[in-house]
This record gives sequence, structure tokens and C-alpha cells, in this order.
Amino acid sequence: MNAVSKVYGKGKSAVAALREVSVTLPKGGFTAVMGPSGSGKSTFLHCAAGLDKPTAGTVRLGGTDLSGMNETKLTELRRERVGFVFQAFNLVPSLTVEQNVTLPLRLARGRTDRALTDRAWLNETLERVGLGGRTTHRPAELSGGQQQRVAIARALITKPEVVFGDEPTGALDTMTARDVLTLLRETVDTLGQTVVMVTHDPVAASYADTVLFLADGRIVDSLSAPTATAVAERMTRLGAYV
Ligand SMILES: Nc1ncnc2c1ncn2[C@@H]1O[C@H](COP(=O)(O)OP(=O)(O)OP(=O)(O)O)[C@@H](O)[C@H]1O
Repeated sequence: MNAVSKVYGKGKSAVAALREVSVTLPKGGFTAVMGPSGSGKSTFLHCAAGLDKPTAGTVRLGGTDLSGMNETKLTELRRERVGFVFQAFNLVPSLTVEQNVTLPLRLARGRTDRALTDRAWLNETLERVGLGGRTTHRPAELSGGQQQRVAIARALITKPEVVFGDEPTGALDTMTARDVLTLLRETVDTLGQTVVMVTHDPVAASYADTVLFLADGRIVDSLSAPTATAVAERMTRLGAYV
């Protein structure tokens, strides 16, 4: 991402959510994004993932420049090359676990064969997230942690270049959150999956390789091999807990 700015609104009511942010998120790495409320974390994630267009600057995914893409191309890119995990799981209630997980494959144009032939990858993914025995359950029959595991499997099924998480553990209790973070960590360590996650929680951020700190639309700090204590201390310095 190079010199990315995002302004919401016009004239007097304009809000600069990102101000010339330049950063490279390492392939095969786990990056957490933290910052006080309103610092631009969600905007950063949305611009990086092609969910929102920057007002200025360029965003690249792998070798692809997202700037010139129309909405159709961006939709295709989001379906095939990125995965998303949200705080609210966002599963389809009427579909089984397996149907939810394979939804991105069925939505991708011309990928029906892949959905059928990639049975081994589907099974491996369901096993990896610990849902091998629950493929015919519906979301309402699962705990919050299990539902988020379904969402993670759904994000991984297309073998995306990046998995983006927006507060993926925000709705989970502490123990369940740790399981989900361990799972995300494993996808980085064993699959070489690139993960970028916005979080408010220093413990969650400590599972990442690097934490980026945003304040007032700028990256103001970063921390490698973070501990929860070190992250909390930087956040306090940014005035996040005042
Ligand atoms: N759609 C929008 N229209 C107008 N202003 C917006 C919009 N989305 C975000 N903003 C503003 O942009 C700034 C950054 O918002 P953003 O949601 O990216 O911050 P955040 O760090 O994710 O906040 P939080 O931690 O509270 O979720 C804020 O001042 C916010 O009010």
C-alpha cells in the first residue's frame, strides 16, 4: 500500500480516515493492526482488501494494482484472492457447515468443477479447523467458537493470498478466542497463509508477527515479536485507554 489516503465526506464535514499510509504487509506473515477508536483501522483493512477505494494512493495485492479496477473486477478479486473473517461470523443460517464453507467456491464463476474435485482440500480444511465431524450441522447448532471456525474454513477454502480479519475474536470469550487465534497462527505457520487482523485486544495482537499501530489515520509505530504487555503499553502511550 503506497501513500493511501481516505477521506469520507466533503467540505467542512470531511474526515481524513487515512493519511498517506505506506506499508508492505509481508507475504506469509501475521500482521495485527491496532490503534485507538476512530484511528482508521477498519478503513485500513477495507482499503487493503479491496472492499473500499482509497481517495488517493495505490493498493497492490501480490502484483495486482487495485486502483484501476472497476467494481466487477474488485468483486471477483475479493471472491478468489482474499478471505474474510468478521466479528459477527456472517454465516448463512439455512446452510450446513459444509455448504457455508464451500459457498465461495460455488459463487466463483466457472469454478464448479473445482468445488467438486477439491474434495480432499475441503476435508483437510474442515479437519484443520476441527469441524470434520460436524459438516451437516447448521450454524445455530454450533457454539460461537465453532461458528468462527466455519468462517475461517470458508476464508481458507479458495486458498486466498490474504485472510483479513476484522475483530475476529471480538464476540468470543477469552478461552474460545485463544483457540481461534491459535488456529489463525497455525494457518500462517503450516500453510504459509498471510493473515492481517484488526483487533482491540493486546492478547490477540500478541499472536501476530508484527503489530502496526494507527493513530489519527497514520501508522505511528510497529512492534515485532509482540508480547501482550508490550502491546498494551504502546496502546496506553497512544492514549487508547484514557
Ligand atoms: N462511512 C463513513 N463515513 C464517514 N466517516 C467515516 C466512515 N467510516 C469511518 N469514518 C470515520 O473515519 C475515521 C476512521 O474510522 P475507522 O472505522 O476506520 O476507525 P477504527 O480505528 O476502525 O475505529 P473503531 O476502533 O472504533 O472501530 C473515524 O473518524 C470515523 O468516524
